[in-house]
Amino acid sequence: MDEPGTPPDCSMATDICDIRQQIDDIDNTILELINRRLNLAKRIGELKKDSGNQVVDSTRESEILRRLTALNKGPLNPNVLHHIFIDIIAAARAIQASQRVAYLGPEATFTHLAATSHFGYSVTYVPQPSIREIFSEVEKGACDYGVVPVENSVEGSVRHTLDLFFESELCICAERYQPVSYDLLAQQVGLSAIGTVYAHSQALNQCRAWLNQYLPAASLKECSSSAFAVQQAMQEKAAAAIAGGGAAALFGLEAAASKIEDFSRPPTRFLVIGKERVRPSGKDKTSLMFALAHVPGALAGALTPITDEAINLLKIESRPTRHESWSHFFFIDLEGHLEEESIQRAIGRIRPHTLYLKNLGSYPMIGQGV
Ligand SMILES: O=C(O)C(=O)C[C@]1(C(=O)O)C=C[C@@H](O)C=C1
Repeated sequence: MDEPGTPPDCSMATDICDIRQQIDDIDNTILELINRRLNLAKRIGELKKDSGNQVVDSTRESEILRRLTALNKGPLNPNVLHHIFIDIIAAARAIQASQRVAYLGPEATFTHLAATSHFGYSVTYVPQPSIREIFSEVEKGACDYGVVPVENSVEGSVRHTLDLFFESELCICAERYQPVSYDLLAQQVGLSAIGTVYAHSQALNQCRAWLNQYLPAASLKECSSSAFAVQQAMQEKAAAAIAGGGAAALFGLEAAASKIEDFSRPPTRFLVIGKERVRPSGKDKTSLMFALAHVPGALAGALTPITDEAINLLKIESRPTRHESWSHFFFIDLEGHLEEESIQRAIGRIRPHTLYLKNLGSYPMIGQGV
């Protein structure tokens, strides 16, 4: 690495040398600006501490990301923009206070990737063996936030998440859509050097055609988890591991190939759960759960106020309850924030049609791409 102030190696064409000098100047400015930004965030952190406010402000974060995404004219890819700024914001949060995030482990799961793409790399991640334990870690204050799968998870057990909201006082603070795609991780990028591929059976099954085509001679080793597969690839030079797209950065490995799955699948939705309610961001979602009596028209009655208030019903899902006298829970997502009057009026009118109703939280609505 060049010493600070050392000009770049100028043994090559003067054009390249010239451009590298400009890149160095820009990098110096970026570094200075990041540190200026961090010092400002530090001051906000002190003010928040004095006033007893929480460090993470998801609403402010989504405002920043939305504003920059709209401002970006390229060639910076919107996903890359998101990652860069999530990491800058994460560094700011880390300066303000240390944060602990529980997620469904082990490492290298899609939940882990969803957690890192939401919180960046400057928090302490605490893997948990079950979704119930994620809820309890956050409830007892051992972790500040939890990240749980809620829809289409490739790692199963998603149904538990919705059931656990019934027992828990935690709320939804944010949502995150994580692409379900696989990368081949290795210590170096050349495919020709790879003799063994370690992977969880699910990952192996989803990448068979690619492996047959590009690594027909490699020996395929099934592992109990992607985390174990990654560990093997970290230890063996001629080995690779299959893990969720973007995992390379977590383990200091290279992505020797990306998007190696045979069929693309819709992104999986994850929720960030915590204790504090989130203020409006201007484009929000509100999630409710309720149980209905077994009488004709109960569901229609509960949904009519939503239509009357011209609220966009984004999703409705039902699950059998374990409560004897109730048959189903309904989970609905509405466009809008609980602080909006139309949402409050609708909830006020839905409640009398239900046996039980709980507001799971309002949080910034995000696109499925980033
Ligand atoms: O604006 C704030 O409240 C900050 O603390 C700064 C900042 C940021 O880096 O932009 C950091 C953490 C919060 O979650 C939101 C934003």
